[in-house]
Amino acid sequence: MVPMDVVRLLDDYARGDFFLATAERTLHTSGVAAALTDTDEVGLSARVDAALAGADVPIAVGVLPFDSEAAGGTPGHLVLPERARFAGPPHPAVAGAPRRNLAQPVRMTPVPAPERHLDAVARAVAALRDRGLRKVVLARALDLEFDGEVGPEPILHNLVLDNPRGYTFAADLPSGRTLVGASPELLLSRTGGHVVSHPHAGSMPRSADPVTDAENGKALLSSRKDHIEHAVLTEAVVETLRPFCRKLDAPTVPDLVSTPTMWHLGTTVTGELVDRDVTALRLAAALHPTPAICGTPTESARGLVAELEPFERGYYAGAVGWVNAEGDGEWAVSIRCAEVAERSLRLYAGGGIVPDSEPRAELDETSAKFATLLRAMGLDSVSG
Ligand SMILES: C=C(O[C@@H]1C=C(C(=O)O)C=C[C@H]1O)C(=O)O
Repeated sequence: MVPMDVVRLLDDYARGDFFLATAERTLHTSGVAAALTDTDEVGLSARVDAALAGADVPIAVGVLPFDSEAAGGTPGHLVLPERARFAGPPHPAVAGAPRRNLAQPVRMTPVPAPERHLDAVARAVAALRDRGLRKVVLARALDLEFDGEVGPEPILHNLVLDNPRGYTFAADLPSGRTLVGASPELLLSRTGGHVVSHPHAGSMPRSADPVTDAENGKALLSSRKDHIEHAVLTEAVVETLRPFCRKLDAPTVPDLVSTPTMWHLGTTVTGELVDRDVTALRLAAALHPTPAICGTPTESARGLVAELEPFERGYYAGAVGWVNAEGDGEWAVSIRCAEVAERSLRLYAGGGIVPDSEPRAELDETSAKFATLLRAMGLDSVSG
C-alpha cells in the first residue's frame, strides 16, 4: 500500500467527513455507506459489529454523547464510510504549513455569565458535601456568532498545526453540525488484546513565561486537591476495565502531561483483554462517562450536572473515534472542542469540582481550556 500523504489528508477534509489525527496516525473518512444512530450505546455497539461484518470498508467512525439518556435523547452516531484512508501522524510533516485565517466573530457570549458559573461551582461544592459525592465536573459554554458562514475546515487545519500530541478531530453530527476539537485525553484504544486508557484530571494553565510555566507544572504535581480529583478518576477507570482484563496495570503516581495550553495529571492504564470479542467501541461505552467529565458516583454527578448547567452538553464530554471489523480502534474524550453550525460556534470547557475547589480558580481553569479553540481561530483567550 502506498503511504498516504498526511498533508493531503488534511487538505481533503471537508464538512461532513470524519478526521482524527494522533501522535501515531491520521484517519480521514468520507461518504456514508451506512449510518447507525442509537441512544443505547451497548446496543449501538452490537449493531456496528453486525454492520462491519459485511462492509466493503470495514471501519465505523463517529461520536458518543455525554448523556444519551438526557431529555431530548442525544444518540450515539456512527457512520460506515465509503472511503477511509490512514496516514502517518501530522507532526512533524505539517510544521511550517501556513495557518488559515478565520473571520472574527461579531459577538461572543459566555453561557452562563461568568458570575453564574462562580455561583454554580459554589453550589456544587455545597452539594458534594450535602449529598456525599466525591467529585462533579461542571462546564460552561462560549457562543461565537459570525456575519457569514464559518466552516470547520480552517479550524481543524489550525488545530492540527497547533497540537502535535493528543487527538485532533472533526466529526459530523446527526444535526448536520460538526464537532471539532483537540483533546489530550484517550478514553480507550484497543490493538488486538491490548487496551490502553489515559485518563486526565487535575489542571493548571500553561504560561508564555517559562518560569511561571514551570511553577504551574510543579504546583499541579504537589496539589493535594488535584491528586484527589485524579485518584477518583483512575480508580473508576481501573474498576470498569478490571472485569474485561486478565492483566491490568496502573501506576500509583500520575504523570505531568502538557498540551500547548494546559498542564494535567494523567495516568496510563494498560491491560490485556480476557475476550477479544469485546471491541474498542464496547469498551469505550462501558467506560463512558468517566469521572474526568462527569463525577463520582456517576448517577448523582450526572443529576447535579443537569441541575447546575444551563445547557445540554450534546456531544461535548462524550467520545469520538473509530472501530474496525477486528474490534480494534481508538476513542478520545470529546473535550477542548466546539460545535460548529452555519454562522455560529459553541465552545465548551469544564473542570472537576471536589470539596476543596475554589470558584474563582475553577472559572479561570475553564477560561484557560477555551484557549485551545480560541487560538486555532486566531482569537486571544477570554477572561472571566
Ligand atoms: C472537562 C474538561 O477537561 C477534563 C477535566 C480536567 C480537570 O478537571 O482537571 C482535566 C482534563 C479533562 O479530563 C474540559 O476540558 O472541558
